Amino acid sequence: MTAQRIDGKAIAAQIREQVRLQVEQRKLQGLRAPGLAVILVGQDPASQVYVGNKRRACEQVGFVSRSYDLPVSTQASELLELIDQLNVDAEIDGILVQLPLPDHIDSTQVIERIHPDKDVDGFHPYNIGRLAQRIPVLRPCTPMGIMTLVESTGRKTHGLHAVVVGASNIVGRPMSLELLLAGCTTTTCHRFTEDLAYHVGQADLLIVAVGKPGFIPGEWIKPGAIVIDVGINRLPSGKLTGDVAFEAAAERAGHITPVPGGVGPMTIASLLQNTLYACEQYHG
Ligand SMILES: NC(=O)C1=CN([C@@H]2O[C@H](COP(=O)(O)OP(=O)(O)OC[C@H]3O[C@@H](n4cnc5c(N)ncnc54)[C@H](OP(=O)(O)O)[C@@H]3O)[C@@H](O)[C@H]2O)C=CC1
Ligand SMILES: Nc1nc(=O)c2c([nH]1)NC[C@@H]1CN(c3ccc(C(=O)N[C@@H](CCC(=O)O)C(=O)O)cc3)C=[N+]21
Ligand SMILES: [Mg+2]
Repeated sequence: MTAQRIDGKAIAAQIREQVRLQVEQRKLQGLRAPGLAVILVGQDPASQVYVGNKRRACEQVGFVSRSYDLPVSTQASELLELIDQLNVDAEIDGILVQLPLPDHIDSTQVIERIHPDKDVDGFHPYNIGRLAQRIPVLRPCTPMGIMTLVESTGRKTHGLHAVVVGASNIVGRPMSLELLLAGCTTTTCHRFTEDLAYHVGQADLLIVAVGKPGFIPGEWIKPGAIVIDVGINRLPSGKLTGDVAFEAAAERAGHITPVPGGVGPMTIASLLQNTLYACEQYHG
């Protein structure tokens, strides 16, 4: 058996097209375009690539894209002041501060400063709390995009045993909340989990977000499982690879996402959906 590939790149392109058409409709009705402000502090090359992709995606769907590239020496107070300005800027519906931030800036304080109605990353405790209470509004982009990929398989989620490996605030934890909301029996694994192989072997739906190349051997996968690989690891060769040993896993899984071309493009598609949502629901 060989798994069906889940084509995140193609699904993300469809979503971007839907968003583009909705923006076009707004403009025909005389309404303003949604606006996203993307803030990058410092010059980390990977962050520069991601931020560039986000800004380009905004322009392609007709959003107003506002770029702030700040030096690594930026003080927390300066960043907070910029956020305060953007919180009351009528042209801006979404504010994204690219993570990680330099060590001298407390990212929790920064995230909490963004008005929840402009928190298109879905990282603010208000938005996470809404998701935890089954009344989601702005949802974290990567888990949201993954739910779209899971839907695309046509498999029902109710009653599936979902296993999430990784429990970070931006991926693993909100992922587990999304899966609970979708009716999965949900296990969350992390650094202190004992017998990870056992838990992974139980998964009808496996989501891996650890950040270690080939961390999950293919032999661990339950036959027929849906496997979603969030990991983005750059090999010395320059090639990108995921957290799952892809070739071996694809021989057992029912469906599997590639890296690149799986979850990554969906994160950006979800960001566009969230920005349009914030514009329409909160800012007219
Ligand atoms: N495709 C996309 O759109 C995105 C991809 N990514 C990628 O996903 C990966 C994870 O990102 P992120 O969540 O931010 O990373 P973090 O480093 O913040 O979190 C990693 C998680 O993995 C857990 N972990 C580490 N070692 C083990 C282990 N030996 N066994 C079990 N769990 C372990 C950690 O556990 P503990 O909590 O106990 O420390 C932590 O919860 C990275 O490769 C990142 O580049 C991230 C965001 C978006
Ligand atoms: N505030 C904030 N919000 C984020 O959403 C956020 C962040 N900070 N910090 C970093 C992580 C990582 N992340 C990715 C987004 C797209 C791809 C992506 O497009 N990946 C392509 C490949 C891109 C490439 O070639 O490098 C793919 O997988 O096919 C990857 C990773 C968002 N993150
Ligand atoms: Mg995001």
